[in-house]
Amino acid sequence: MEFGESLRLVRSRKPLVECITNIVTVNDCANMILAAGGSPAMTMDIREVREGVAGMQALVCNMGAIDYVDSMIVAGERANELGIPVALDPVACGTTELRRTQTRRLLDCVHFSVIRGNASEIRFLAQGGKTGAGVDVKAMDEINENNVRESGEIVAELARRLNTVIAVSGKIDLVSDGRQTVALRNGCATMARITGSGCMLTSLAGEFAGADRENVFRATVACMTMMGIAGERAEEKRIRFGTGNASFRTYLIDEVFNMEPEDIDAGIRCEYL
Ligand SMILES: Nc1ncnc2c1ncn2[C@@H]1O[C@H](COP(=O)(O)OP(=O)(O)O)[C@@H](O)[C@H]1O
Ligand SMILES: Cc1ncsc1CCOP(=O)(O)O
Ligand SMILES: [Mg+2]
Repeated sequence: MEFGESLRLVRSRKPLVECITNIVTVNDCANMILAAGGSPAMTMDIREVREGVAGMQALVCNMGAIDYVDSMIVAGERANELGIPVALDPVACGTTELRRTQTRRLLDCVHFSVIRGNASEIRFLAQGGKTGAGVDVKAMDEINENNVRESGEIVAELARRLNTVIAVSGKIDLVSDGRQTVALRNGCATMARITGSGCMLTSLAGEFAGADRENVFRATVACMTMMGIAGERAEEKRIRFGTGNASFRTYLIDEVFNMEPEDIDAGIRCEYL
């Protein structure tokens, strides 16, 4: 499969992406959507999201904005009626009772085309229980070379149950639509040392699904790979210039801005499980 095609579609279709997202990383998410080629609207007020989402090509719901779940439900239900893809970032969904309850409520009301989270967040969706440490992955949940196949099966089962594409990020990323599952090995460790790399990635997942809605699996693999390659290139620059995580964050967005569709298929490290 040629994954660069999804980026080509983003660049030509320039999807409008509505994001209901957290105040920590909102500006980075908006700039990342612009870097890829689409156009963001970070609007959250429950009085306008039903009307607003109708003119968009994708909706992104980020549970970092836990106080806006009602807006996500109103916007998500309308997006579902109109066939507009909806992406979910289940930020810290297993960590507190409020988050566990609100996540279940959101999943009951809205169908998501793609759900992208770290391994602790996805483990909560798959198995319940209390998971995660704040917004970061818990070491015991991380996907590694020893558990990658077993994790792939859990993720595929979750994708079938929720009828969606599931993307787990980390050192090894997994993407599954329930029929096909891949492990992706791009990226670098510095990506976990800035806040927002996950939120930006889910924003891209919404954007790519909006541009390539007939093939959300391809769209998701494409944006996960693009993010990973951008991370590798940003890390080269960071080391060359002797800078730190603040510059890395800027380089990461720059590298997506400069990414060509061919770069994705040339740089992808993908294994079908
Ligand atoms: N150790 C790592 N090696 C390579 N890529 C990583 C690593 N940790 C995180 N990433 C990448 O960083 C991005 C954000 O993932 P992650 O840190 O899991 O999300 P979150 O910020 O939601 O916890 C993804 O593109 C992921 O592949
Ligand atoms: C730090 C923080 N606190 C609440 S939301 C948020 C952002 C989390 O972003 P990411 O999961 O992309 O690092
Ligand atoms: Mg996150």
